[in-house]
Amino acid sequence: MSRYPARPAGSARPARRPNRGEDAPGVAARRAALRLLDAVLRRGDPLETALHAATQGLSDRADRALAHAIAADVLRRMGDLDTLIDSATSEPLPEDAKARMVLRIALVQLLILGTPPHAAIATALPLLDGGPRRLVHGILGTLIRNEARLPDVPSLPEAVAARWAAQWDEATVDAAARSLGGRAPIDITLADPAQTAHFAEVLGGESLASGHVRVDHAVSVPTLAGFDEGQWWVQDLAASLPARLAGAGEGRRAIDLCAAPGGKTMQLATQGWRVTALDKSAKRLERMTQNMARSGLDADVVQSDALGWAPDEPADLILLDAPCSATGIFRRHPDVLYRAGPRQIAELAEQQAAMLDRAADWVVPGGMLIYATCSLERAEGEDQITAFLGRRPYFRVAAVRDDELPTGVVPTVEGFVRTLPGMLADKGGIDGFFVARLVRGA
Ligand SMILES: C[S@@+](CC[C@H](N)C(=O)[O-])C[C@H]1O[C@@H](n2cnc3c(N)ncnc32)[C@H](O)[C@@H]1O
Repeated sequence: MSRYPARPAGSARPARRPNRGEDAPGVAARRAALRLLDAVLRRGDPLETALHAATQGLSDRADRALAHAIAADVLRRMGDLDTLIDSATSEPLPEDAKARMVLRIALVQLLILGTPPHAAIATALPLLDGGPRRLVHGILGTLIRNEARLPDVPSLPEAVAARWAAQWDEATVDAAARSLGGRAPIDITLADPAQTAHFAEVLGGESLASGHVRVDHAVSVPTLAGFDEGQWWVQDLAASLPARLAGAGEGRRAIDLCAAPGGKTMQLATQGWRVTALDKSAKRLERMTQNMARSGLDADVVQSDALGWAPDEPADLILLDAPCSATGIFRRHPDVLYRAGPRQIAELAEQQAAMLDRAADWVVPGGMLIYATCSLERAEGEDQITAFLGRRPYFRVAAVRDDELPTGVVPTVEGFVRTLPGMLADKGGIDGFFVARLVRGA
């Protein structure tokens, strides 16, 4: 009798024996997942950035999606996967052992993606040679026989849980862990807020604010009504708040300092601002130009480093959506849980301070400086702005009001916006974000 459950009808089986040096069907996608995880965990690359190089050899779109899904789920559940792996060995495998990584890849398929056991094993073993192959086979057999399961609530990496507990509270850490187990919904920002009810109905979504519609994570975005016509774009509700807080532009001049791929520039343009959109990344600006063209919106686009550039004249609004640790978007990008440690956060905070100081000089008296980061770290939010106000006392906080925010999000006592895991939990949650709206004194 087979040691593993029978192969369900329709599941993949090699159609032919592969030639020497050639992967059996399905193995190439797992090999790509291995490369992706190596790029994130060993080199510290963002998962999305590593995707192109790691999946280059895969001609099939479904294989590329599978490699991405495996790698993302390993990153979401790595602590729990390791607990299972360690429960099945007398001697723990080294943290960076290839065998451990292959086990994580196979277990994610077995326990999350619903891959039949024989397929998960048959596509994992060719990633290894010799002794480790036998070891991995043995561990997987043990875990399958023991009907191993993942806990309902994922575990965050210990260092991240401790850092967030120190800055927020245990309830926030618990909410963050819970949110890792689900999939973040897709939020849409409408070019014309007057169309909110119409698009909520047509897209079968729910609106949590004027100009916003939330749809299920599984929808195929380009096929939805209004996408081709550029009547909306994808943007997390939290990410839409900074530009909303700028209000109507009435033809005034705004500089969006870190603008690509353009979500906030497009909002500002629809709100009547004349926008100069600057970013240092040519590739991201290309995406921005496509997004703007699809929506028929216009901005002066500048490719430059904000730390080396200066505008010809000051502006009524500077929006600084600064490069940050991105720890607030861990639900969609679980790689940030492993890439952003104290050193990276401190370096980014230094860069943000330098950008704030430059931007401060480009705001007309009475004008606004809006600072935002998709970070759950105070060093990149509250502490950053408190220090800035100490250096530039002629700026003051223009406190955000309740009625400027979606129901369920309230301003902090200082008048900032701080979104945290656990907010809007019954509606699908919201990314972690910080926004400060400052005004330059006369
Ligand atoms: C958080 S993203 C911006 C998202 C964008 N505001 C939006 O809403 O679509 C940060 C951006 O900062 C850009 N960036 C990082 N360092 C920069 C610098 N020194 N000068 C200009 N842009 C920079 C990155 O290329 C990236 O596009």
